[in-house]
Amino acid sequence: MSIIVKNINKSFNQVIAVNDVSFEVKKGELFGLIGPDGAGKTTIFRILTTLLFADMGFAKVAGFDVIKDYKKIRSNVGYMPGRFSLYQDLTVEENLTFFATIFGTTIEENYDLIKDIYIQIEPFKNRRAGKLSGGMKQKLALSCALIHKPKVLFLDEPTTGVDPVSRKEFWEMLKRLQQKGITILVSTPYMDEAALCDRIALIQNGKILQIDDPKEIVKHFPTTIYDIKANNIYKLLLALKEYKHSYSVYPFGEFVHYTDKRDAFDTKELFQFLKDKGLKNIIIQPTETTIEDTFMELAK
Ligand SMILES: Nc1ncnc2c1ncn2[C@@H]1O[C@H](COP(=O)(O)OP(=O)(O)OP(=O)(O)O)[C@@H](O)[C@H]1O
Repeated sequence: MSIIVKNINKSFNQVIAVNDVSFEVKKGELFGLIGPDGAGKTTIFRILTTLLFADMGFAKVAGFDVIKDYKKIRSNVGYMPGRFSLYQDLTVEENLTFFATIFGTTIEENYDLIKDIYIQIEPFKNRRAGKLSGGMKQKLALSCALIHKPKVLFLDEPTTGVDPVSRKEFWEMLKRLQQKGITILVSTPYMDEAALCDRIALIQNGKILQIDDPKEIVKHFPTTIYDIKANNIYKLLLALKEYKHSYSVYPFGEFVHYTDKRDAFDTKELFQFLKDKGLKNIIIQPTETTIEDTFMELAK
């Protein structure tokens, strides 16, 4: 195992940030911590990268104990915090040289590992980091986190505030790093990114709700979800919540996602109910379960 987390707890005054969290990440695995803001993701990262002590529990990274062997962990892991750790007044090249130097290495020595990523920002190597776009900052921060060839890479919300094209490229880069044997723990609030991980832990209010392969997580959803649409989405939401058989109702893109309390559910009856409420252009159709649906169900 590359990462072992056992019954970790951490509170800040009255706030329980991490509540009895346990999980394991295999060597070379791409593991995602998926949850909304404030779920406790950053606190877990800070404990695993030895920047914060847990109140209780035990954790090991790359075979080292986060308390006893903290120095070894620091040289064996790469950490890309949510707010990029770049020096805004240093250029792209100076930032990378700085990170290489503090780890006692050089850009040349480990260039192979970062080449794919760094090549895209190399044309701007004399530009100050503060003047880079979000996507470029992200690539530089990742290069800096990789420059000492870490065994385990921690990426805290690496795609927040990054455009969709850069987000896609970023995940492709992670897959390539994984093929090089690096274990990756990544957090994201974007449910669509969860599907790109080997396994995920859904987390809310400091507690893990479920851990599994993303495909398995959606398979366990207990019932069929319906996409519902009508001419007035607000009225539709109110009407569905009022419907006596409704189990869950929440907006989902251009649709409302609806599940019914009954096993056998007659859509015609619901259609009539919505029509009687004055709604028009009503569409009711079964849809595929997403990780977001599963999260909503588990978080209920
Ligand atoms: N140093 C701190 N002092 C007080 N409370 C804190 C501290 N760090 C985190 N918290 C609280 O702990 C909870 C978990 O925060 P954490 O940053 O770990 O969540 P997160 O899932 O990373 O979300 P975000 O993306 O918003 O950072 C939140 O309620 C947060 O306000």
